[in-house]
Parts: sequence; structure tokens; C-alpha cells
Amino acid sequence: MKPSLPSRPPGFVYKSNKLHVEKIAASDLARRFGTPLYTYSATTIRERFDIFNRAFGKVPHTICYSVKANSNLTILKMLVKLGSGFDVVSGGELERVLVVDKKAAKKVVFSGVGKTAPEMDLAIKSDILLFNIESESELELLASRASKLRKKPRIAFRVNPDVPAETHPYISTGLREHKFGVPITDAALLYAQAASTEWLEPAGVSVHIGSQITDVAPFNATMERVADLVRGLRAQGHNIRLIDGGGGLGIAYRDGDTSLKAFEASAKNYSAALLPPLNSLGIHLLLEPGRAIIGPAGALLTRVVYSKKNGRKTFVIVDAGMNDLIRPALYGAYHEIVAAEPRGTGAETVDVVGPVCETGDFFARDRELTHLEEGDLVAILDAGAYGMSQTSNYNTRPRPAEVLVEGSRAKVVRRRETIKDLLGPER
Ligand SMILES: Cc1ncc(COP(=O)(O)O)c(C=O)c1O
Ligand SMILES: N[C@@H](CCCC[NH3+])C(=O)O
Repeated sequence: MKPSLPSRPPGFVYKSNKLHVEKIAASDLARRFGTPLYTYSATTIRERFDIFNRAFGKVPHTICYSVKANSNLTILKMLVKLGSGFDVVSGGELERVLVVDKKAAKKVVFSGVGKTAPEMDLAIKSDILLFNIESESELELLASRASKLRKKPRIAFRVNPDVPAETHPYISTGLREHKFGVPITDAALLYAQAASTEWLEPAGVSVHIGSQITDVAPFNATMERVADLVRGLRAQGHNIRLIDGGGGLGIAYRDGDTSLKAFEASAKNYSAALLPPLNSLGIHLLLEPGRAIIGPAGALLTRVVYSKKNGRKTFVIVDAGMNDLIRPALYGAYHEIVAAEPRGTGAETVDVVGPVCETGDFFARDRELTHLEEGDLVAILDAGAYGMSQTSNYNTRPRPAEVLVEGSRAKVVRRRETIKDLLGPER
């Protein structure tokens, strides 16, 4: 058995040998709402948002929570109440924000390499805070849509700083060979081009070097480059007053300290890397954290359906699959897996796998876990970010429900899909 069971306070903690989501036993949630089930701790979301916000202290800044990490409407509503803005990457994400609060548009930044004319039109009409333009062709299309709508959107170029950051190659974005942004060396020309069109207002510079970055040095190197660029652009007469520093701060998925205190240190460390290069610029800083806010606030509850041995290997087959949480299959990502009610009868090295017809459908491989039996409930921790938002209906599997827990109250914030939901669009 593992020496100690990882918990994620204040949301996911053991009391009397039972995993609780805030004050409710995970086993009660599973009984009431079924499995697989996404569960979130509202207190954790709030605390983490506040900690992140406080780390930037008196520096003028706005947190634009990255909707792609978890776009649940109730969670977005909570974040609006906390004063958050939003980073969106599609018309759909913008619609989500607007449905929660039309006024939130004024704190929305819109990134993405493939914005279409209808998406631009919606964002222009909603008067969002900032478009982060990622190519010259996008600049031209946005200028033509703006002129058509007779509105002058604020823009930034998302610059690609060519700074390497240690993370999975699929989620690293700040190198020249990546599709994201425009080369920082081309930026001056592009800003001049944007300023020469009547319908765009260059107002900021934006950057995002990747996700799940735990060494903050690359953020500092990036900000040095961005600060130089801002000085140069101002010298050319552009009124640059916003820097969008993107998101990317990583969390401790494995063996890490997941207390709020540890997050406080991590957020401070992050701001201490970002801020010094911007010291004398007098800018308003935008930040786009996703995972750092919501990752540790969620867990996926799933039940053991079968246990079997194939040769030397033991497989624990659970009722969640890669369609419910794709991070292990897609990035080989590590998530802690714990028994909701550990039996205390020794440990076993097992593969925890789902029912989907792919060998890549696994949550853990050769992992030493406390002994699990058929019918046992397990929790896959730190699944709040890029969990539900990356689900699919592969194998015609309905998406799980989502439950938000606060103290001893649990609320279904997205109902479980039914097979009927899945058949609908074809009939
Ligand atoms: C432009 C942009 N902003 C913000 C984020 C959020 O990243 P994270 O969840 O790592 O903070 C991403 C995802 O990598 C992104 O692409
Ligand atoms: N989906 C990724 C993060 C992608 C970040 C989006 N740019 C993950 O689960 O880690």
C-alpha cells in the first residue's frame, strides 16, 4: 500500500478512511449521481483563483481564465462573480461566456490560429477586450470584418518568442516551429500594417509559450523579449498598454505538495518571474491561467467493473474510459488514482484501464495501488482541467455528469448524457 494517500485539500481529503469531496463522501456522490462522475470542489476553485490573483498584488492586472481548461457554465459563472475575465479560442467558448454574462465580454481575449469570419463578427459585435492575432492573413480578414461592421476592435499580435519550455511537446507553443503566433522578429512590421488600416486599434502584445510549465525561468525570458518589443513599438508611436502573458503555470500531478500553501508559493514564484521585466512599462497585465485554477479542483470518480489477469499483468477495468479523460492516452499524463474507501489489504501493481477498444485506453500502467476489488470506487485526481472539456463520445459513450460540491451541498451542473442525446443529430 502507498505510504500515504494523496489528497487535494480543501476539496479532496480523507476523513475516517473515506475520500470526501469537501464534506460529502465520494461514495455518497457516486451512489446519488452514478459513475463515471466529474466532481469539483467550489471552495478549491475560489481559493485558487484568489491565491493567483493575490500573487500579482497591486500590479494592474486582469485574470482571463482560460475557458478551454473547463468550460462548465456554472464554473464560469462562479469565476465571473470572482471578477474573472476569459480567454476564449472559439466562437463556441465566447458564446458560453456570453450566455453566463453578456457584460463579461469586456474582459474577453480571443486567441487561436484559425478564427473564422463568423467568429470574428460575434467577437467584434460583443466588443471584446482584445483580439490576439496570429497571422498576417488573420489581420487582413479581421480588418475587413471590422470595416464591414464599422467597429474598431482592439488588437494584439500573439508573438512567438522562440523560447523553449519544458513540457510535453504537444502542449509546448512558444518555439519558432510551432503553429502559434507570429515570429517576434516580424512584429514591428505587422503592427505598422495594423495601424495603417483604419479599423484596427493596436493596443497590446500577447504571448503564450505552452501549458503545464513548472520551471518559471522561460516565463521570465519571454517577458524580457516582450518588454523589449513593447518599448520598440511605443517608440514607433503605437499606444501599447496591454500585455497578455498567456497561461501555462503547471501543477503538481505527481508526488507534489498540493496544499493551498504550496500553490501560494508557486503563484508567487510565477509572478516573480513575470513581473520584473515589465517594471517600468506601466502596462495592464492580462493573465490566462486555466489548469492552475481548476486542475486540482476536480476528480473523476469511476467504479471498478472487472479485475483480470492476462499473463503476468493485472488489469483493473473501470467504467470511465479515454473518452472521459484523455490526458493519459494523449500525453502519457500522470494522474494520482486513489481508492475512495481503501481496504488496507496490501498493494498490487496494476494497469487501470477503461472499456474503450484501444490499447491506449489507460489511466495508469504498472502502478502500485492499494488492492482494488470489483465494485470499488476510485478517484482519478487533478482532473478538473482538460478533463471534461476534452471528452468525446467515442465508442458511442455518453459523456459523464458533472457535480459541483460546496461544503455539504452537491449540485449537478451538467447532467449525464443519454444514448438518446447521441442519436439525436442523425435523426
Ligand atoms: C492561448 C492560451 N492561453 C491560455 C492557455 C491556458 O493554459 P494553462 O491551462 O496551461 O494555464 C492556453 C493553453 O495552453 C492557451 O493556448
Ligand atoms: N489539453 C492539454 C493542455 C492544452 C493547453 C491548450 N493550449 C492538457 O491536458 O494538458
